[in-house]
Amino acid sequence: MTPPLQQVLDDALAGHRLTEEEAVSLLSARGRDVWRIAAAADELRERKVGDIVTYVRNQNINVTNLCVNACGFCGFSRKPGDPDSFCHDEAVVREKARAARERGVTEICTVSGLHPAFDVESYVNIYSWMREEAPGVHIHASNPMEVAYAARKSGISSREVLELMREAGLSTLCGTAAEILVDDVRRVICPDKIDTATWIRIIKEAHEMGIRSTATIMYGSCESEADRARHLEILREIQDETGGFTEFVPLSFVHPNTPLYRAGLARPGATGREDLLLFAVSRLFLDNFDHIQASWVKIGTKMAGMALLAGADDLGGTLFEESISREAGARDTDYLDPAEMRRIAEDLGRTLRRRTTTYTLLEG
Ligand SMILES: C[S@@+](CC[C@H](N)C(=O)[O-])C[C@H]1O[C@@H](n2cnc3c(N)ncnc32)[C@H](O)[C@@H]1O
Ligand SMILES: Nc1c(NC[C@H](O)[C@H](O)[C@H](O)CO)[nH]c(=O)[nH]c1=O
Ligand SMILES: N[C@@H](Cc1ccc(O)cc1)C(=O)O
Ligand code: SF4
Repeated sequence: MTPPLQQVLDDALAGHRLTEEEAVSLLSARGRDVWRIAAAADELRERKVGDIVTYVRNQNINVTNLCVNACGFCGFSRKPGDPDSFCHDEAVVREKARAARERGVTEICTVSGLHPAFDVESYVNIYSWMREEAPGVHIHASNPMEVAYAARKSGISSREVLELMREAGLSTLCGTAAEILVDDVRRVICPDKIDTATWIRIIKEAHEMGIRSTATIMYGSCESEADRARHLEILREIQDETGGFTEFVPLSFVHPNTPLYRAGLARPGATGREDLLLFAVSRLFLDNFDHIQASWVKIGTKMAGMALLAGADDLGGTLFEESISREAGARDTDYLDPAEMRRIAEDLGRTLRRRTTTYTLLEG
């Protein structure tokens, strides 16, 4: 039996860990309780990170949309022969990395489809080209799915893949491909993807090698509140063990152009209530994470501002180029001007500061 709401919130604010059962209860809240939960999360955010809202000046580069998988929530991937399939060659990757450096980014974020011809050498080449053209720019790339794919294609271990990627220039790993870390849900939304245990194994391997990562959840398709709570529990346990997560990045399901939604197997994305509660309960539950990102690409700038009032403290990156959310049906996904980010932060009474990928604050 879950204690009354105010008791749960008071306990969380007093430093007691929320149980998974309590997280389910909070994620299911309706009416004014939603604001009570958001207010408690906002108070905890203020205690933990103060009134600074951060962002990173980064360049997103999707090298290819060709993919051997067919995740139901993905509008981005293409198959060989599709008229709009692409795979940038060395010259284009180098040119994009040069442009990123000239823009003064501190990070290049690169994730792509699982190209049929890619092996570990492909990823090594991509990161080497980027490092050569943008020396000193942090490369935030790949994820457990891509690492597992490269390992299988090259017949080596995931640990060896991570080592080769790091030698080539990878600095931190994306915590994507987590989706929902419940295999019954994965069998519906991403049946070709690595299972929960494999995602956990590879993210821990990275952390144990000193390669930090983000953590994500892709919510709002067909999972339950209990699945969301289970996902948060898994991330909290990994963080207890490794301390390797730099931030938590909730990714709200962008539904319009996705196979799952078109087949009637997914809801039309999370509601605003669900978005707000996901951020707030994440802040209350993930007591060993400092940063929670409101990804403007997924939820839009207005909802991102509201998420900053419900536990979030970061607005993600400038990106300059984005395809994954756009192909799924989101609009205006390429770039968010820091001036607009500043307007959002100051409208809330907060201060905008630029950060590095690993959350060192920067001047200017
Ligand atoms: C597009 S994939 C690229 C990397 C790699 N192919 C993979 O799937 O792990 C990166 C992440 O984008 C997110 N994503 C893809 N489609 C999305 C959608 N329609 N809505 C929200 N997030 C999405 C998923 O969390 C996925 O792990
Ligand atoms: N590349 C995309 C991201 N990246 C997440 C952040 O922008 C940043 O890379 C991370 O916080 C590390 O500093 N987020 C999206 O929603 N969409 C992208 O394409
Ligand atoms: N590439 C992911 C977003 C992302 C990238 C890197 C991260 O560390 C976290 C999230 C998407 O488009 O949805
Ligand atoms: S989410 Fe990633 S693995 Fe899945 S289909 Fe899209 S690009 Fe491929």
